[in-house]
Amino acid sequence: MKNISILGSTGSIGCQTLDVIRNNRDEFNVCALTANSNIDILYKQVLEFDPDIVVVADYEKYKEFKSSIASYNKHIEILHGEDGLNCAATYEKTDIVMSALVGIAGLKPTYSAVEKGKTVALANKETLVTAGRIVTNTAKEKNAFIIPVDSEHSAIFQCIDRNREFISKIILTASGGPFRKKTAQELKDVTLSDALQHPNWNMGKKITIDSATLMNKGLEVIEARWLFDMAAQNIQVYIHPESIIHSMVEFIDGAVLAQLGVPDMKIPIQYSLTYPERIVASDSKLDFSKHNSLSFGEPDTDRFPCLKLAYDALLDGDSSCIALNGANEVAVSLFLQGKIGFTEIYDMVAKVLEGHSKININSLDDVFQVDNWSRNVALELYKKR
Ligand SMILES: NC(=O)C1=CN([C@@H]2O[C@H](COP(=O)(O)OP(=O)(O)OC[C@H]3O[C@@H](n4cnc5c(N)ncnc54)[C@H](OP(=O)(O)O)[C@@H]3O)[C@@H](O)[C@H]2O)C=CC1
Ligand SMILES: CC(=O)[C@@H](O)[C@H](O)COP(=O)(O)O
Ligand SMILES: [Mn+2]
Repeated sequence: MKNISILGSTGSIGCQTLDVIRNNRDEFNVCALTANSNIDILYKQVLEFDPDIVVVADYEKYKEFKSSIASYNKHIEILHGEDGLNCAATYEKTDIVMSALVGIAGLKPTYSAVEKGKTVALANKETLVTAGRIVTNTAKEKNAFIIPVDSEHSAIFQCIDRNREFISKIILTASGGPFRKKTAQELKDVTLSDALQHPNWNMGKKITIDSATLMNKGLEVIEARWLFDMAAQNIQVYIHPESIIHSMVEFIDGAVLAQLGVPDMKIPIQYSLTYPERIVASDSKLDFSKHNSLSFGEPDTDRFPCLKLAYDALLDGDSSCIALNGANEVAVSLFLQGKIGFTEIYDMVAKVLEGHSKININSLDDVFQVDNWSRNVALELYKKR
């Protein structure tokens, strides 16, 4: 029986992790759940999975939750804020921490889990985008094991299990998002509801918008750099609209391994929890009779310049990756609130990066210094527009 803490249990990855656990109750026990403000979903999860620790990050929602659960007759530790998240991430009993918060909010608790030497199933890509060097070095030092959950990185992880030293190239596949066929002019007029219609995956709002701008693929290039210790020039992106091949690895002898499957995050989530073993999953089987062609194309960075911004930031250094991420989080949030247009997401991130002066990144304090700077500049740009 493995004990699982889920950071972000009320989100898309969090809920699907609980689906996997629900289907395999004799394999997994839930020992900690965390949410930000979605306490109705959290309440139902607590009744069903009976964890030892529950965290509501938002203080007002925490107070509400605490009083609503008062009549529950089992002992649960109910915590809030950053300290609460760190507690769930480092809980003694936990075997695997599922890191499924969205954005840089995931960094501190994920880092705490790594520092404690935990096995971390990592969905929160922003952790590696903003602090990849620090987190992977600490993981080595503390013997923590990071298992990728992001579908592309899980695919690569599955392909390279025993062949790491022979890799020549990583090929990340990208669906191209809902606007793959739109012209640059048409992209100026797309709406929020259009952008939220991902062709293949049902995900949280932030990553869905990132997929539409192709920033998601840019963040994934940076994530791959740290997970697999690969230089940017050896990480390639191909548009693969079917999202059946989740990514590929080319080896020095020219052999290419790919991992395929239906686009269902429960597959990489389950693998991250059962690794190195596999267990049966009854749904989500690929029916080849329904897929008579798989296609590939080069990404168009003129229409989708966020991908190039991310490659440039990676080449530029750690500080630029943090600035890219902070500005993107602000821009996506403004777009989700209907305050800026779709193509303004790129404009804002590009302008923040133009004004960025690099600093050396040696600690999480340095990471948050650049993150704060980037967010403030992005918000100033919004106010002045
Ligand atoms: N969804 C997917 O299929 C995939 C997601 N990922 C990555 O996984 C991560 C999670 O994505 P996804 O599940 O889609 O995101 P969601 O927005 O669906 O869920 C985010 C979770 O984080 C919680 N949360 C948000 N902000 C805070 C905060 N400030 N403090 C504490 N908790 C917070 C939310 O709580 P509440 O609900 O209470 O607000 C929720 O539980 C992202 O990094 C994403 O890029 C990677 C591959 C696929
Ligand atoms: C499911 C997953 O891992 C997402 O990151 C997904 O890959 C997004 O699709 P895009 O390929 O459109 O970015
Ligand atoms: Mn992905």
